[in-house]
Amino acid sequence: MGEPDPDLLVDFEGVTVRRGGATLLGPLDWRVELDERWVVLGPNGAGKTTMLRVAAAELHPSAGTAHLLGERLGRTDVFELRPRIGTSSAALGHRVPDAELVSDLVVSAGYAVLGRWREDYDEVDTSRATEMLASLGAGHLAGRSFGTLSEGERKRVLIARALMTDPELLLLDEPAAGLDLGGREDLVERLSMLAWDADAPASVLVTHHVEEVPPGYTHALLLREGRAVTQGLLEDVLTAEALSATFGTRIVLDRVGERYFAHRP
Ligand SMILES: Nc1ncnc2c1ncn2[C@@H]1O[C@H](COP(=O)(O)OP(=O)(O)OP(=O)(O)O)[C@@H](O)[C@H]1O
Repeated sequence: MGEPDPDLLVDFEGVTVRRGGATLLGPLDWRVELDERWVVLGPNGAGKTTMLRVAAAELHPSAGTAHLLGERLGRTDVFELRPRIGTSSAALGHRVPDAELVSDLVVSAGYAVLGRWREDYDEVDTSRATEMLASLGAGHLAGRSFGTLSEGERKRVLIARALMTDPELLLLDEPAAGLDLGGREDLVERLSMLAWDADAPASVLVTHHVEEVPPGYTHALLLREGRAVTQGLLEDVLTAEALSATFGTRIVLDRVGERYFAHRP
């Protein structure tokens, strides 16, 4: 076997996850390359979070092979792999103590712990944390405690935290869930700016809603019952037919500029 392709960040071949006799995911073939921004769409229970957990090196496939950043899951030290992958999810947010200072939460990401446990962070860490918060429009929140933030503010802070370690891959699980309309639009705009940024990592964003697809995202994977209904370039894949098949109901898809809106006929 030759050297792994450095541009191939995720390489799933026949990835399958089984629990107690049920197949939650797969078999799934999926590849993410450098500079790609993927959205993963599918109904409740389709296996999206399961798939993201494999991509985060948190879960090993029951069958098939998963390579992440050139390393094969099961044959590599996941503790070395995980800091290279930025993740943001509601589950992570729930584990943050209310009293945690936003700036500490972000700066501590480099040490892969929740909460500030080391008194002396390098100045470079602190200024990077400030920069990451500012890039998500959350610079003014640095001095607040996490428990006082709105849902939308929390999401932006957690994404800033995920970017802190300069990850090669960014995984976002339903980043806009629970946000009001203004909060959602604000987040979609921020994620879109990140998507257009050539220095930003490859990203995978899981959602139920096409309205949450940020402009600048390049690829889509539509999941149903653990299997890919279709995947590829966003423009080719995101169609009314594919969405109808994925969600099991007739869907009409409207496109306004680079935004998508779905509804029943
Ligand atoms: N440990 C487990 N044992 C058995 N079934 C599980 C387990 N974990 C998840 N499941 C089931 O696997 C399926 C896929 O779950 P997953 O969370 O990946 O879906 P999802 O697409 O992220 O759903 P949602 O949109 O509702 O978050 C669901 O039917 C879920 O009930």
